[in-house]
Amino acid sequence: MKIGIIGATGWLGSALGRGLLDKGTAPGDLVLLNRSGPRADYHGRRVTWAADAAALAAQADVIVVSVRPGDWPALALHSPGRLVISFMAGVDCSGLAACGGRIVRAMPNAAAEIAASYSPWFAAPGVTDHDRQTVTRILSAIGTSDELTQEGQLDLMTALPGSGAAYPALMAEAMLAVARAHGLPEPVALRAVEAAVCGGARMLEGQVGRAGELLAAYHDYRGTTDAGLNAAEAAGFRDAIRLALEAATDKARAMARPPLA
Ligand SMILES: NC(=O)C1=CN([C@@H]2O[C@H](COP(=O)(O)OP(=O)(O)OC[C@H]3O[C@@H](n4cnc5c(N)ncnc54)[C@H](O)[C@@H]3O)[C@@H](O)[C@H]2O)C=CC1
Ligand SMILES: O=C(O)[C@@H]1CCC=N1
Repeated sequence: MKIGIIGATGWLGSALGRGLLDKGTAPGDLVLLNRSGPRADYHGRRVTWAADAAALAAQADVIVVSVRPGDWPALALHSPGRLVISFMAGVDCSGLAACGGRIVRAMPNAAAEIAASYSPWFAAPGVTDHDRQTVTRILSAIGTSDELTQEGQLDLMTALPGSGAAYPALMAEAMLAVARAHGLPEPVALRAVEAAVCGGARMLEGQVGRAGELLAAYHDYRGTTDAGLNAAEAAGFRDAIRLALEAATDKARAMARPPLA
């Protein structure tokens, strides 16, 4: 089975290409397209590069579209009979239908880089059981996935797992600002924030449903972290997160279904 990736050297497309090669896809089974042209070395392998979208569609059984949403219309992909997996935020199945393929929308995140993406996906009518197995196999190259039952759920998925490292990065920046304002030497500030953001997050891995219990354990000390958490709550920390996810979800929805002029 030949897998085509359009946007193969972009953030997600490159992560998928590397993941597939690392997990055993033969370089000859990848057909790639990007804007800047063929590369002799693609993650240490020689792969096939297509001249344009039509050439890629002619060679690939499955086509992953990983260009930015604004680049989709000009791509003018025509791929009847192909399974088309779109990574694009805010381009819905009706917007993808013009390509003529069997459509799946998947929402990976930047952790695809480290094969730790969670990539929920939705299949439009016409997608077969065999296609579903293919989608699961391809996405397993960059992490885990689940099939969603409603396309509308992808808007929240775009806002939530799709945000990848964005909110941890925001928290890290905010904490670094405090550490720097206290005059900590930079290496110490970096290690301190990494401990709080990355070390702390690692403790939640596989048990995020127990976050409330963990918070209760910290509150129970009635000590420093309790004081800090209470101040964060009073300043609207939860509301800030809720508003952020709502704004991003609304944006995904509006991109897919712009208001009529
Ligand atoms: N980066 C992220 O964390 C996430 C991105 N997405 C979605 O994935 C898609 C790709 O995002 P990124 O990889 O971050 O973008 P990116 O900007 O890193 O990569 C897009 C690639 O598409 C290429 N491209 C654009 N027009 C093309 C054309 N006509 N033919 C061939 N290649 C073309 C560009 O040269 C670029 O390499 C976007 O639609 C985005 O909404 C979804 C979830 C998370
Ligand atoms: O910010 C964006 O629009 C892309 C899609 C989801 C995550 N990143």
